[in-house]
Amino acid sequence: MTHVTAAIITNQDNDILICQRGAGGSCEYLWEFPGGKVEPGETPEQCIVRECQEELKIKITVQGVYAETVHQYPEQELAFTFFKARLVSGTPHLGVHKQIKWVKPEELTNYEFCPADVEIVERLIRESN
Ligand SMILES: Nc1nc2c([nH]c(=O)n2[C@H]2C[C@H](O)[C@@H](COP(=O)(O)OP(=O)(O)OP(=O)(O)O)O2)c(=O)[nH]1
Ligand SMILES: [Mg+2]
Repeated sequence: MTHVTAAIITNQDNDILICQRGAGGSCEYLWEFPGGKVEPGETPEQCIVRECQEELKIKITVQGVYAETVHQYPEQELAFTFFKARLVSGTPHLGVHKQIKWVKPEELTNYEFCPADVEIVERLIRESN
C-alpha cells in the first residue's frame, strides 16, 4: 500500500498551513496538508521534512504523530501518517500548489479538503473549541 505523510504545520500565531492542489492530478483543486509519498529507504518523519523542504522551501520540526489512517480511494488505498509540526524557518513558497494559506482552526471548515482529510479537519476543529 502507498504510504503518504502530511503535516499539520502551525506558526507563531497557531495558524495552520493549508495548500490547494493543482490541476491534473489526484484530488485536483482540493485542499490538503502538505506532504507526499514515502520513498524507499526513508522514514515517514524524514519524508515529511523532505516534502516540506522540496514543495514549500520551509524547515519544519516534527512534534509528533497526530493520526494514522487508511483511506480507500476509487483508484487506490492510501495509508496516511499525519504529523503535527512547527514552522522553523522560511516562508511557504508557491511551487507545486495552486494556493497556500495560513488559517485559524475554525476557518478550516471553509475549504474543501481531500476526502481522506475530512476526519482530520473535523477533529482539529473540535479540539480548537
Ligand atoms: N500531500 C497530501 N496528500 C494527500 C492528502 N490527503 C490526501 O488524500 N492526499 C492524497 C493525494 C495524493 O493522491 C496522495 C499523495 O500525495 P502527493 O501527490 O502529495 O504525493 P507526492 O508529493 O509524493 O507527489 P508525486 O511525486 O506522487 O507527484 O495523497 C494530504 O493532506 N496531503
Ligand atoms: Mg505532495
